[in-house]
Amino acid sequence: MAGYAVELSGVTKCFGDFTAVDQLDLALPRGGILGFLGPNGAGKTTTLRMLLGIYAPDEGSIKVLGGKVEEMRSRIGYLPEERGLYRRARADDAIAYIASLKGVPVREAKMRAKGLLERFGLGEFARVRMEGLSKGMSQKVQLLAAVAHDPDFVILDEPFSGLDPVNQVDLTHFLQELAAEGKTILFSTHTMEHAERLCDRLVILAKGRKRFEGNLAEAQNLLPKRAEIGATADLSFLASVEGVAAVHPPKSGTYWRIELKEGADGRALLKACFDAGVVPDYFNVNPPSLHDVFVSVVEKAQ
Ligand SMILES: Nc1ncnc2c1ncn2[C@@H]1O[C@H](COP(=O)(O)OP(=O)(O)OP(=O)(O)O)[C@@H](O)[C@H]1O
Repeated sequence: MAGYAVELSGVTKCFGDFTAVDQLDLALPRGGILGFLGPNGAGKTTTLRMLLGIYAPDEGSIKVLGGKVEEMRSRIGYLPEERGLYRRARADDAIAYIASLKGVPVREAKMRAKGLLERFGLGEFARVRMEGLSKGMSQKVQLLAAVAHDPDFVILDEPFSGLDPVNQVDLTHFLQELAAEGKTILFSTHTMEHAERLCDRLVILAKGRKRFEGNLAEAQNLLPKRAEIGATADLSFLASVEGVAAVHPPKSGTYWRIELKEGADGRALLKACFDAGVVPDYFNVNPPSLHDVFVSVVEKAQ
């Protein structure tokens, strides 16, 4: 679908003297999974709340799905950072209630709630009160409540936190299914592996400002590649090869780690090994992890 899910222009939000979001420009396309990354206090939740109309910006303009925030509320689903559906409500009623607030007729909302609980393995808990569910289960129920009205745009504030690895996999599949249906998913996370695996586009915020926006490959291009070479020989001589920034001997085992300079692709390493009569039993050149990119981007913002 053409157009933008989110358009922010010069958006600033202050709390007293403190600027939580500072002149933020964003243009996030519709469709796919967008990751919102940043250290604690970067301004992620504040920005998400502005997209939902919970906070008004002090400066700048915001468009969601091409229109004003207040006109788009029924087309947006939201999982807030602070979880908590009514504790005494039964799981199916809790989901149906939120869907009905977003305009779904009550009978239809109840059917959807049951269907969603079945689909996500919680059918047998449909009539259990929220207070009787485990933390992970109640989080899943709240997530289902956020999407039961079939929104076009789903905003999830740290949806993976508190979920065990199996439920994290379930959530991954769930987000991929929503994206395959053509929805736009925007989620914040501190877990780089989730962002790396799931996101079509990434935004890194730090101190209220955008520090990076692009896809994973573009993020990885911010740092040089590194090579791993498996050999029992001493490979210290690789330090003098062109394009090598640093050579780290194995901490244990036989894997040497070689940091390359910007633009170097590592082929010179292999040649240097053969020229020295060393035949590596393992050779790999990797882009940097999103974790390393994130740390580097955030450190630069300090
Ligand atoms: N209602 C508020 N009143 C005062 N300060 C606030 C308020 N909400 C957020 N802040 C401040 O704004 C900054 C950004 O907070 P925000 O919650 O947006 O960060 P975040 O990136 O979501 O962080 P985290 O990863 O820790 O959830 C923080 O310094 C926070 O203390």
